[in-house]
Amino acid sequence: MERDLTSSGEVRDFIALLKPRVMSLVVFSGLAGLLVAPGSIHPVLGAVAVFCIAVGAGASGAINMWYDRDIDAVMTRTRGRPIPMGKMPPAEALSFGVVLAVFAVALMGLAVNWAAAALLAVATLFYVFVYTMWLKRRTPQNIVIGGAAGAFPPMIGWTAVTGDVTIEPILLFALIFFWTPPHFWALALYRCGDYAKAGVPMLPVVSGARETKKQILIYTVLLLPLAVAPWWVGIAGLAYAATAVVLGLLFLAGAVAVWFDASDKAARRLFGFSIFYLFALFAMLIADSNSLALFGGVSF
Ligand code: HEM
Ligand SMILES: CC(C)=CCC/C(C)=C/CC/C(C)=C/COP(=O)(O)OP(=O)(O)O
Repeated sequence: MERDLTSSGEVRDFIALLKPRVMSLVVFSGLAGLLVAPGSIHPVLGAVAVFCIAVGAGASGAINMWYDRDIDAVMTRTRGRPIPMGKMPPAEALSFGVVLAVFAVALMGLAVNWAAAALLAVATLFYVFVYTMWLKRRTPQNIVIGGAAGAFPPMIGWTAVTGDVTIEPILLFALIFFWTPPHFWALALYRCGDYAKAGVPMLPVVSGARETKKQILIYTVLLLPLAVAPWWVGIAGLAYAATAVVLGLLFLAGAVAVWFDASDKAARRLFGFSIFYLFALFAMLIADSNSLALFGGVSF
């Protein structure tokens, strides 16, 4: 039965706007930044900081779904979302996202510190304006440049504890920055038809599968030394470094498999592995960080 488009969305529709599954990894990487940072933060304030990262990321997801409602309605993967399904009036999704974004930044500033709040604001604005509204529909480099938005959370977590940005959080930023292209292009390889139908110039649509596979290989190679860097700058131990090498080689093996695979089976596997890779790497970073004895940067 058709819903009345003037009626409000239900709770589950508001939750869907927050892209909760993507948010889980965003939050985990933010938590990792917070836990490995030197210094201390009261656990309640640490929880508030992570909450603000979650709400900020969710808010930008909601604004993204408002702006992209036309292409989301065309693509098979996204047409079940609340706005294209007619379960949520677009203006309501936009207001929800804007209110949550302002709330998250203000709470971070008032309760934690304004440096972390500023970074959260930059990440949100970057995802909404630079990625969603500017680059996504214009260039196949959209996710390379725009992907920077998703690389902010560990830096925000770190800054929540220390109040400033040093080389270590910049390295964590770089790690996610170089992880994002193989993560996304693996998916884009097997969703290429969707993007072509919606007129979104993702790399496989514009340059073809071979070029995309080559770019996946390049970024996966660059990611390997970057993933070891937290050990090199002293925020993680040898167990972390060994895990980063093993995971990196597995990622590379997956990228090589994609290169030789004419079907999309290896690309689907690589996309799934990319998510496992980042969860496992950050879990190991937390477990093997030098400050774990103090329960990370958290102290009572
Ligand atoms: C510009 C950067 C990025 C793009 C374009 C991108 C794109 C995507 C897309 C299209 C999906 C599939 C979602 C679906 O099936 O509806 C996805 C899934 C996912 N992404 Fe990303 N992503 C990016 C960055 C990130 C970052 C930075 C993280 C976290 C650190 C992340 C975490 C995830 C997770 C956990 C999933 C799986 C969600 C699920 O199980 O449905 N992504 N991503
Ligand atoms: C802390 C903070 C504000 C972080 C926000 C950054 C963030 C959530 C990054 C993840 C990027 C992401 C989910 C892109 C999806 O691309 P898309 O929007 O093209 O995917 P779609 O086709 O599924 O909508």
